[in-house]
Amino acid sequence: MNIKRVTLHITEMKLVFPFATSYGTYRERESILIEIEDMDGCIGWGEVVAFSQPWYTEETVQTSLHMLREFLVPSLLGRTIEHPSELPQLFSNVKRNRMAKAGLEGAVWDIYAQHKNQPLAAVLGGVRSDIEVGVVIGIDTLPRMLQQIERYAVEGYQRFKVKIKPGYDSELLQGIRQAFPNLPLMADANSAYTLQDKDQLKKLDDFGLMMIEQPLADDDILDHALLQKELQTPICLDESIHSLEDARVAITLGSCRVVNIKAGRVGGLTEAIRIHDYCQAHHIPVWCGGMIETGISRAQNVALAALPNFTIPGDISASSRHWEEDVIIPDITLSDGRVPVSSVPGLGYKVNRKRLRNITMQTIVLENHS
Ligand SMILES: O=C(O)CCC(=O)c1ccccc1C(=O)O
Ligand SMILES: [Mg+2]
Repeated sequence: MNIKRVTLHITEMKLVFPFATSYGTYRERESILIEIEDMDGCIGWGEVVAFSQPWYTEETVQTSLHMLREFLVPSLLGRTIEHPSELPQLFSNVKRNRMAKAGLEGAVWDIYAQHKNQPLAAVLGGVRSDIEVGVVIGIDTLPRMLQQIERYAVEGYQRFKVKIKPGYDSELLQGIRQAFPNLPLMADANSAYTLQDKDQLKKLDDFGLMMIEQPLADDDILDHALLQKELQTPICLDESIHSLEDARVAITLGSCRVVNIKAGRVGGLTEAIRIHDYCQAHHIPVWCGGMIETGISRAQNVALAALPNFTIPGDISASSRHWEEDVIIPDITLSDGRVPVSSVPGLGYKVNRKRLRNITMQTIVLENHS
């Protein structure tokens, strides 16, 4: 492969329903959709999942654009690549900025799989033909959250995650448990607690949660280990895991019993597979996280979740969970609570150019002139 052109589409889509976390509320989602073309005229798509604000990680849409334009895209253009797993090395002169790197790597994986005439899932090492999926319910009033759970249960979702925050946790979970005693339920705190909240977090053991996700700060790997010793509920780490090395430290210290893998957060699909393999060897189940992303990243998540150690339904909801109209054709849809893994070569979905035009705020074309 030799990439001759990279087009960055900066887009904005309105969510069908506001989505609140311990940090704040989303109504719109700004994204960078990456289109790359190689010398053979083959086109690949990737997505940078950074948000407009740096609350989840330090990256934003604007910092990612800067890294892509000034450093990452120039190091890729005109370079001959045998395999997408060469990209982390190619980008090693850029520290961190993992979501920017992952967006570009995703597009290269798409082209690679098309050249191999295989679905993305197959070249990643996937073994499933469909995946079980879960849904996330943002912070809202109890009646409205119950209503949403009811609706998504009817749509077929297999696992339910609710966002919690200090002051809105045990009472909320108690209310959900009263209405749905046997629901496969988990809670995500997005780093809103500290170890001083240990006694309150221990109360959450009463609700039979599948796990509690990222209760403490991203760099509190040691405190997560101290907390896990006192909790019956398994801890799942999200924001703390940026790399295989982070996973190794967390698992060795006993900071978590489950890992949420997001290709964007860990710098790309190559690192995501390495973390998956390490967790599998250490009997730590993984699941695929979500970033309120468009169908491009969503389709990539479906392919990744086809790997064998993705044994827990992830946050890979249907396109309709957040979007009135997605940018891919066909939409990601559920049938019997499962999403099929595409058997079409590459990412396996087409980009809807008309929809893309309607949501595009800015387009940046970068070419190899050498
Ligand atoms: O994509 C979704 O539907 C929601 C996934 C989610 O919970 C989430 C969304 C945005 C930022 C962080 C997270 C998270 O998993 O912590
Ligand atoms: Mg999370």
